[in-house]
Amino acid sequence: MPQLDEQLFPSTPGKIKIERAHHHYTMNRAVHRCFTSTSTIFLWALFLVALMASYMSIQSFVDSGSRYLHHTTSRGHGGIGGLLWEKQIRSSAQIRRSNGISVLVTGAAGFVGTHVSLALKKRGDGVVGVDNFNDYYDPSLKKARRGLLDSHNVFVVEGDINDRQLLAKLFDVVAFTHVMHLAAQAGVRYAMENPHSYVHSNVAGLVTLLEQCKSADPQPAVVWASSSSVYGLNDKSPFSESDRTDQPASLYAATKKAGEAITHTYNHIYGLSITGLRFFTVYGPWGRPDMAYFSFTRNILQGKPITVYRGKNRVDLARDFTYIDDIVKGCVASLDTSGKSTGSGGKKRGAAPYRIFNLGNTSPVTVPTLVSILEKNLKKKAKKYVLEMPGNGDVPFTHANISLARRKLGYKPTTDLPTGLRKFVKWYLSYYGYDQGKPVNFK
Ligand SMILES: O=C(O)[C@H]1O[C@H](OP(=O)(O)OP(=O)(O)OC[C@H]2O[C@@H](n3ccc(=O)[nH]c3=O)[C@H](O)[C@@H]2O)[C@H](O)[C@@H](O)[C@H]1O
Repeated sequence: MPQLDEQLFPSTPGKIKIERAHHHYTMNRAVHRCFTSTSTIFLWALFLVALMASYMSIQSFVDSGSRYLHHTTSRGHGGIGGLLWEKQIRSSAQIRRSNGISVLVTGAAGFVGTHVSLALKKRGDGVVGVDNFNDYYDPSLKKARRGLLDSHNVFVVEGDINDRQLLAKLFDVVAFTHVMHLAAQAGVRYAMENPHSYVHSNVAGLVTLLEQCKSADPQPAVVWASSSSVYGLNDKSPFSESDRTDQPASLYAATKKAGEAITHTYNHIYGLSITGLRFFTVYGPWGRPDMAYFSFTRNILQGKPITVYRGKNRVDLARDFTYIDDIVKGCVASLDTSGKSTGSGGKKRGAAPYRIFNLGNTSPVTVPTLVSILEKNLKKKAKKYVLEMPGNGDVPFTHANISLARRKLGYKPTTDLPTGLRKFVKWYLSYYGYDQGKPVNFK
């Protein structure tokens, strides 16, 4: 399949300049030889028009910035808004199946964002990504994910969801039917280190995005990532969507809970169709290096110690770890069943769906068991330090009741933790270039 680059760019910028010089030279000679003949005047008028058109397209190329020089399209590099940029957006958003949808995926270079974007693109939907490529964790992994998306003709704009002009421009170019909002400041414990980043992305960024969605005409349906952490100190198990969520244990959880309240107001006032998905500790290939299964793998392979937290009274912590492919199915089913937003021109025209679903695995596994599965896959013992869980936002356990998602979305997770971790470890070893336990090519 031809790459997007081949489809959109005639050649290299250098080559374009040579052609341009050649046009000038040819024209001068031609003017001397033929300008007296009236039939050739007409031909040359046509030629001049073509020349001007080619000059203008070269200008737009220069204005748009060059993907050959820097693989970024941020406004700082002069990329966003040019004709070429618009062409890339349109091509990426093109729907290639009947009844397909066009989706703006925020956080597209993130873990879940990459997988969902690929799944949508593969079945023929239009997908445009946006991601700010921040350095919360190694941005080279985000860039590698973008490489993967690129190779499937998914274009990712480098920009922040707080950038109003950028969002307005994107909706100018494409009438998105859906927004899959996955951009967020993730991580439970990091909220104590950098609280403002949570407010910036999960609250301010969300509002900026919803403002854009509310004014768009037509309004898109919005599906977005909430979190299992909203259950906080809830001790009723398994967690159902109707359980209490007013006792968050971390600022991360509080901002996700705030997101549920904020999206509700946009549904109520402006008629936006909203689906919030409470993800339960998602893991898998191309995952997030800040999460336990990922950092444990890295440390075990490097012979470094890992810290295993334990709850009160020496009770092991447990998580309802959920494999990425199951989460992707839940996300896609949510888009497909979202129902329409009803507003237009910033005004509500009727009631629109407001839904919240748990997307979990329904079988919690303790952290020590997670470690022993990794040890088996890596054929190496971990150096474990067991530590009483510090008061850093963690909750003792999570366990999803998924009956609602099963009923409304047909959601049915099929990957257990040993199977999913086997796939993760396989990916990890090949991505980081391990050869018989030794890293050969750290990226
Ligand atoms: O479901 C969610 O909504 C969240 O899931 C994820 O949070 P968590 O469930 O906390 O996952 P993760 O960090 O992998 O820790 C897993 C376990 O390992 C324990 N843990 C962790 C680190 C460590 O060094 N030691 C340790 O014992 C730790 O105490 C915990 O018991 C996402 O990161 C978050 O963004 C959000 O999406």
